[in-house]
Amino acid sequence: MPALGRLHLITDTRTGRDPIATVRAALAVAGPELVVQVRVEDDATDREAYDLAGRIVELCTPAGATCLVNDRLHVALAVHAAGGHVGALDLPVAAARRVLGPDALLGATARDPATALDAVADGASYLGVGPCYATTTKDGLPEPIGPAGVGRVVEAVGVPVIAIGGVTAERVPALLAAGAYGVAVVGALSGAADPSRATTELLAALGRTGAPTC
Ligand SMILES: Cc1ncc(COP(=O)(O)OP(=O)(O)O)c(N)n1
Ligand SMILES: Cc1nc(C(=O)O)sc1CCOP(=O)(O)O
Ligand SMILES: [Mg+2]
Repeated sequence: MPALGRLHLITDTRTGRDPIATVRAALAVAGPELVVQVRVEDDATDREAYDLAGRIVELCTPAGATCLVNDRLHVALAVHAAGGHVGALDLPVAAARRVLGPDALLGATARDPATALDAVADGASYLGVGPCYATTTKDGLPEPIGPAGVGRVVEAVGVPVIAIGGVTAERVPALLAAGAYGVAVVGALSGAADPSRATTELLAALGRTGAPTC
């Protein structure tokens, strides 16, 4: 199974955002610590998801970064991504594991210890845990669980916990102190004036230096 990076960049395909430009900027300063999760809007076609994921695999591979695909595991397989991520409305974790095979990276969303334990038993390689803080990026989420909520999941499981939801470089230390292995961000990079610089700041907060730039 591939090693898991600590900075997860989730693509932002909302109108006005440029996910490829953001990924390029992040890859310029981050190497194997970067995981790019290809996440498209629910009303995007499979062809759109496939085209975006294929382009991102092509960008990630030479940089040593990892590409995962959110929700659409057939797209992950079709583009030879390293794996996928599923949540409560997607394929169950055990089914996702069967689809992806034993060697793939499989992330699962868990907001509490019981869900986390089930996900790990069913084959999750890592957990996405949140929302840690309020976010405007996604609607319909429950109340933020904060670093304390992350800590409750960390104590229950032995797989890496990736904190998500309202994460900024300033908030990373509290999440690491709670036991998070890494963080996942959308707006902190897609909305940044300088996404390369924002990537450097997130990596520094994670205690990582990223890839050499020369
Ligand atoms: C790292 C990470 N954590 C959580 C999620 C959320 O997944 P899910 O609950 O399935 O919601 P959608 O992203 O599919 O809307 C994630 N994608 N990544
Ligand atoms: C896609 C997603 N899932 C979440 C969850 O808690 O399950 S929070 C989220 C969006 C995170 O965006 P930002 O970094 O801009 O807050
Ligand atoms: Mg999902």
